[in-house]
Amino acid sequence: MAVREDADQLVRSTDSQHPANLICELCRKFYTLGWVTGTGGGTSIRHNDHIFIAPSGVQKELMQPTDMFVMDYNNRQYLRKPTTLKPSACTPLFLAAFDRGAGCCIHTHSQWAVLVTLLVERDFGTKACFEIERIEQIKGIPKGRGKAGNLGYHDSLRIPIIENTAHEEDLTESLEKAMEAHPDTYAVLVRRHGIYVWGDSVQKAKTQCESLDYIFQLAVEMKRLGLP
Ligand SMILES: CSCCC(=O)C(=O)COP(=O)(O)O
Ligand SMILES: [Zn+2]
Repeated sequence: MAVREDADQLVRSTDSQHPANLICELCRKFYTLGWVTGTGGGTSIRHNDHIFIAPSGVQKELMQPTDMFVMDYNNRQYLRKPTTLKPSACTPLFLAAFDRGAGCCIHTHSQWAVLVTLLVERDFGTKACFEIERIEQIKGIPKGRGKAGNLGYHDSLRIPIIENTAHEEDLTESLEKAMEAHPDTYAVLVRRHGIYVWGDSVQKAKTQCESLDYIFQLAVEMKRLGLP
């Protein structure tokens, strides 16, 4: 399918909840949290059959809705392609989350996420996992795909960790393997790099990402204080 002549209509809207507006707004917020510093990280939204994708290598906190790429989810063709920009290198990873029913996927370079990956042993299988229990905030994370409700205080939270690669797109295979090995997870950590968090909706992806970042910071500080 060719890029549509009316492609600008796909990203121009006065509705603050339009995906092209939301991605810009979210990335401005995420920048203040240190999640998308120095062009790293990003966010993608699926709205019906349209995938909204930010450009690669740009200051994510300064993006405009007209900078957004729009992909047809079914045939993976671009309906809108800003001519001077390239789509995010995270696109295949975002698509892996959408293929598992996500409505939004957030990638952060949060230092808390990076630090927790350094606290967990390397494992060359699919077993490397960050694990924590008896922390109230784990109630902010869903039990799993197709399961009703969120984790409870007495549950354990497990987030798989994959090894980093030289290029973002080369993470796709190990991300998909981690998703298969941990079907209940809504997030995958990337060692020395950051995290991918997805949710059924934008609101869920955002609150899950916030809960996880809070938990990672707590875990790092607990370790520093020598707490179990
Ligand atoms: C300094 S950022 C390196 C690339 C990266 O890890 C990332 O998340 C950003 O990728 P994008 O192509 O969306 O700019
Ligand atoms: Zn990244």
